[in-house]
Amino acid sequence: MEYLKREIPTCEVCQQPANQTCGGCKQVYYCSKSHQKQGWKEGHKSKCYSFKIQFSPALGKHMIATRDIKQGEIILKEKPAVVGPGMSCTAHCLACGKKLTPIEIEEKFDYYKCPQCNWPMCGPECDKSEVHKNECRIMADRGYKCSIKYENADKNEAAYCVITPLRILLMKDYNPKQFESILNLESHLEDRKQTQLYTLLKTNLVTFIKNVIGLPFKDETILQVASIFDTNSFDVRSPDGTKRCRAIYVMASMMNHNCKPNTRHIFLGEDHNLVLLATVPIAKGELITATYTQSLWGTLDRRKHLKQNKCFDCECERCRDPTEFGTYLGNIYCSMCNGPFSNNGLSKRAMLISTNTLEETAPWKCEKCDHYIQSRQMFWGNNALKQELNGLNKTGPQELEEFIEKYNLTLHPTNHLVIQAKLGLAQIYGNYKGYTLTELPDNLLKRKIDLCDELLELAEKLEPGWTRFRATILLELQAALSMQTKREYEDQKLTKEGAQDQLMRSMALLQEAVNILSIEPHMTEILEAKVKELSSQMDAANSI
Ligand SMILES: C[S@@+](CC[C@H](N)C(=O)[O-])C[C@H]1O[C@@H](n2cnc3c(N)ncnc32)[C@H](O)[C@@H]1O
Repeated sequence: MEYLKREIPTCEVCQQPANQTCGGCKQVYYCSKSHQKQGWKEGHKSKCYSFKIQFSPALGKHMIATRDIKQGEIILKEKPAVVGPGMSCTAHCLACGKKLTPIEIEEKFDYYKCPQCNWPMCGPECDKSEVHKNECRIMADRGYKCSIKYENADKNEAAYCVITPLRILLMKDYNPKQFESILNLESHLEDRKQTQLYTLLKTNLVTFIKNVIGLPFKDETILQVASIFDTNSFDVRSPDGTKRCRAIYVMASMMNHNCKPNTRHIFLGEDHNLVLLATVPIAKGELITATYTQSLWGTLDRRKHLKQNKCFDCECERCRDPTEFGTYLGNIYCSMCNGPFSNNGLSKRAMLISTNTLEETAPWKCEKCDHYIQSRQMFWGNNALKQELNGLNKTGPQELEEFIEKYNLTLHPTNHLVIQAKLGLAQIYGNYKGYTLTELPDNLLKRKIDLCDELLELAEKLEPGWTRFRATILLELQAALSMQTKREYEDQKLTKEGAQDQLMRSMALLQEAVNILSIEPHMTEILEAKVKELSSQMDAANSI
């Protein structure tokens, strides 16, 4: 009888019946501990993942957890398949990704150039590096020399668009397996072909590869490689911000997007190895997701960015909720209910919300009254205020505080533009010249603490768990709270026990930041110094 035919698991090593699963992936069975050890050595090590790749027509390929994954657990470590500059960037070294500093020559500025191909580089060590070797030789052999005329150090140069696609195409000969695995990734070439950028690429990139360098690839393959790079590459930055490049990680690129993701990733070492971590507990069967956009952007901006850059319409839970989990991040106050002439001071202020968040052109309507506006008005208003915010002087807090005050009848306290301003303020107070923690008056110290609390509360709703954002704000909050405790105790506003309690809270925040950031080697020293400083403050409070 069919239903009695249950499959009996068999050992990966000896194919005998087995009842022990691999503790890592829970996907394969072993009959004994010794066979588990043998199987690990014989190759399971490289296949033991806590996820599998599935396909669905709506999501394409995507990652699914094959067992419960703990918060903070490492899900994947992966080497990049290809690293290179983005399709357009300022002068960056082709080998290490460092942003180059111009050298002045007779009142003009220029960069050190590779003697063979004339691309700007850091110096002789980089122009001889392994990553630059193949492309350099082929360009030099064909007599090609880079001829970018640099006018200013911050101008993005479209000429860089040829480098990473060339690196991928050259792999066909020296690493065909890797080439194939990249070519199997999603490209969205048909969608991209319609865009202005790809019309330009057809002229620049295809001509460069076929006519200038003389590589025998079809137009379609060249554009497909560029399109795969656009769809799948990660933005890689060094911790100190001096190096920047883009890289494809074949396995990590299977991760789909969600506007409330459950992972974060970091890049370690000079080789830019990716480490993927769970920010929240992930249950078996759940999608493992990353964000391809900015969590602190409203739905209009996020969906537009995803459509333009990744060619899909996001329909996640957050995008479908016109209040974005009750945060109203992308919303504004209704001008009728809350305008200067309204009589609405006492009740909760009404918001304009989209009548259909998945339809870009849907009108926006007040939650309470009949007032509505067209979506293009929302776009225009949003963009105008965004530009105003971008143009503010951020070396001090004044213009950011004024922006929040000026628009308080339109932009509510958790509107995304107000949140951007608040994030800037939380960093200025306590860190910038004239506003360091010791210099801050009590009212501004309190302002910093309130801002950090607000940002943490918002982050917990939009991108919960152990994110870098959370860790950064926790460190800011902890430093401000410690300073506040010190002052209040010295001014005898706090008892010894009160001070000890507050310092304990500070230590708990610091401990959480340490848990989140302990994977990042460059943070070790900073965190150790902070723990030491707070511990001695606690010792001092205990010994009084
Ligand atoms: C880096 S790839 C991810 C793997 C991809 N799903 C595949 O099949 O190869 C990015 C592409 O995946 C698809 N994708 C990612 N997240 C999605 C989502 N939330 N909804 C629909 N499609 C998504 C989009 O086509 C996007 O351009």
